[in-house]
Amino acid sequence: MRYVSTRGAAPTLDFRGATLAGLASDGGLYLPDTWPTLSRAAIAGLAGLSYAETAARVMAPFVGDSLAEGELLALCETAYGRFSHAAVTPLVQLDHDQWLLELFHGPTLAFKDVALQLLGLLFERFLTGTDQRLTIIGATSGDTGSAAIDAVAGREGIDIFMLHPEGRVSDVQRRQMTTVLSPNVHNIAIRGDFDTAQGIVKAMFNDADFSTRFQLSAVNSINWARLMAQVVYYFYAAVRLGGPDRAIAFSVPTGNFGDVFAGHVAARMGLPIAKLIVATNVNDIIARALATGDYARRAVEQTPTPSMDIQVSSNFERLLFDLGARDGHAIAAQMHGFEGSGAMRLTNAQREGAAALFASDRVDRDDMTIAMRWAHDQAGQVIDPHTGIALAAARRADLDAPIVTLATAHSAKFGDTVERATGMRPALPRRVGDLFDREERCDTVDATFAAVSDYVAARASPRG
Ligand SMILES: Cc1ncc(COP(=O)(O)O)c(C=O)c1O
Ligand SMILES: N[C@@H](CCOP(=O)(O)O)C(=O)O
Repeated sequence: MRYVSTRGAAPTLDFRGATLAGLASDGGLYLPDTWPTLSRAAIAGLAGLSYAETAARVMAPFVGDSLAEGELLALCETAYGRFSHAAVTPLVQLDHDQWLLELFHGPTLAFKDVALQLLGLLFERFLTGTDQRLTIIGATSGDTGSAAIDAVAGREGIDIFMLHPEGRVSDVQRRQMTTVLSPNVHNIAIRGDFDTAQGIVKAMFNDADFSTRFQLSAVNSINWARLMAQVVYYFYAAVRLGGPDRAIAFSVPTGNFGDVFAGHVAARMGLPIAKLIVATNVNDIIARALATGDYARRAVEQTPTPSMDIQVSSNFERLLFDLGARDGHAIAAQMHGFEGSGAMRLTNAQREGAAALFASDRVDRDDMTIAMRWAHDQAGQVIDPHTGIALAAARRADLDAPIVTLATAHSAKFGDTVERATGMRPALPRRVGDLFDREERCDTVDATFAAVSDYVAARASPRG
């Protein structure tokens, strides 16, 4: 399997190369050059497999010969062995046709663990026997940061620098990052929002000298391996609800468009999906783009769903590329236009292609609260606010199919909002330990490329 950049000008790479590179050198994102497909029989054959076995089957075509036979399964067994539920991503029934897919049973209580536990092992595997070091640069609105730090803390040959917007993540999210005191972990609170942090990270990758000198790599969903691992749970859930013989819909709380793009990949691979509901909070750039064709940036509003307070959704570029005849030069022009003016228009092919699979819904705070209350009072489930956004969209969607809402975080990560909605305060699971008693380590830095790159350069190990 070869990987191509959405902007058409970077060299094609194999899976190992794309995983270590993160972002393509032309500023684009890597995608497989063709979509592998699973036959209906192969999909049906996933039904009796464990999560790790399903993962190895679904991901094998993407990995190709970057790993030896049997290695992928062994890595999946190690990664998913750290989850606290035997099913890894269990399904819970809410009512007749509404389901929750619980993605928060990993070490840091959010769906990011599903991909990042594996990515940490892939980095280690690909560095073993080489003299390469990696400097991981990431931006987080709360959950990617802790999951990535957990996945690489203490690993040989890796330094991680994680930017989060100061004061805009929950206390649990912040502490899950800042209380990890391993010497290879560097937490940076920036005086700005998530989009600014993500922009600085991309600028560091696009600085060829800096990127080469420190051998930058990514843990955000700009890294293809992140998305690949997230494709698995669409298959895992669908076959347990009757797939591939009936099509299932998924409602996905959306920010950076990574999780829902993984659903698009599952559909491309042959999984019958009735609809992917893109559920946003009031930071609704994607919902507007899908409804009107105008992808136009607005100021970020702070909400009780901080992980979705995003206006520049990195992975939307992957969708536009895939629906736009995979014309890298056209996407580069479209994206440069957006980067310059903050707005762009989708082509007819992109709009029509998106409408065939995606529906979108913007959910405000009141409707999110009603959904959280309904889950608690009527279905006995305490859900986090991000899940509440997607459940609200799922409950008002007019679809003739079972709808699976992706439950992306544990409710205890957002205790205040959950308590306001349901009247009960969820307890932190024992596996996160004494989070509120631990020492924190974090530096605050101005939200500029110069300030952050100086900070990193002073601490990272340059290539030997
Ligand atoms: C809890 C939670 N839900 C939803 C999202 C949005 O997912 P994505 O950025 O893949 O669209 C995030 C952040 O990524 C998150 O942390
Ligand atoms: N909501 C995310 C933002 C980064 O998204 P990613 O999926 O691209 O890593 C977070 O929790 O950090």
